[in-house]
Amino acid sequence: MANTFTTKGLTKTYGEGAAAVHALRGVDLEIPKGEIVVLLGPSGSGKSTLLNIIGGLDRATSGQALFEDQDLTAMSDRDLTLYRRDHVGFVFQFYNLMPSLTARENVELVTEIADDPMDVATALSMVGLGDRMDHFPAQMSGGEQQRVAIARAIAKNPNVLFCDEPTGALDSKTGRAVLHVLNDVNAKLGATVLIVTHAAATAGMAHRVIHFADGAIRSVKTNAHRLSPDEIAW
Ligand SMILES: Nc1ncnc2c1ncn2[C@@H]1O[C@H](COP(=O)(O)OP(=O)(O)OP(=O)(O)O)[C@@H](O)[C@H]1O
Repeated sequence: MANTFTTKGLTKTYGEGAAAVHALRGVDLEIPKGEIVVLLGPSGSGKSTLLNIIGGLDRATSGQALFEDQDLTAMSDRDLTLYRRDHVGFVFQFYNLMPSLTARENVELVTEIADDPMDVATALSMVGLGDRMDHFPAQMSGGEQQRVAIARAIAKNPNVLFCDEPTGALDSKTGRAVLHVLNDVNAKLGATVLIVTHAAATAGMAHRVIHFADGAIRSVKTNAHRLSPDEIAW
C-alpha cells in the first residue's frame, strides 16, 4: 500500500556550533496510508520536531520528507501552506478553540476556507456532539471540547490527522471517548492518524508503534491484535 509519509535521512539541527541541538539525527520512516500510528519516546527525543516537519509547520535541515509523492522539503512556503490547508488536520493537548464562538462556529472557521469540506453538522455528529452545536467551549467538558477540536480538524476531510498529546489533559473516561473518536475517524474517513503521546498504553490501539530516542527511531512494531480504547489501561 502507498505511504502517506516517507522520510529519508531526515535531520533537524537547532542553533550552531557548540550550542547546536541535534533534534533529528537521520530519520528513515514509512507511515502507510490509512494507519493509526503512535509515536512514543522520552521528552526531548524529537517527536514534536518530526511532527512539525511532516505537518508542514517547520523545515528540515537535511534529508527528505515525502507526503505521498510530494517532497515537502522542496516545497515553497506557499505550497507548504496549501499542503497544510488541504491535507492536514491538527489536534493539540489544549484544544485551542475560540472561546467566543460556539462549537458550530469553531468548526465553520475551517469549513469556510477548505477545498472540499464536510458539512459542519456531519463533522460534529461524527464526534457525538450533534446536539451540542450551539454550546460555547466554557459550557462543555474537556473531553467535549477536545471532540469539537477533532470535528474542526476532520471537517476539511484531511488525508492525515496529527494529534499531539490529545488525551493529555483528560481523565480516563473522557480520554477513552476521545480515542474512540480517533478510531472512528480512521475507520470511516480512511485518514492516516498520527498520535504523539507519553501515555504508552495508547500504543495498544495503533496499527504501528514507533519508539523514538535521542532524535532517531529505536524501534517500529506492528500490532497483530489492536486493542479497543476500552481495553487500554490508563
Ligand atoms: N525551536 C527550538 N529551538 C531550539 N531547540 C529546540 C527547538 N525546538 C525543540 N528543540 C530541541 O530539540 C529537541 C527535540 O525536541 P522535541 O520538542 O522535538 O522533543 P519531543 O520528543 O517532542 O519532547 P516532548 O515529549 O517533551 O514534547 C530538544 O532537545 C529540544 O530542546
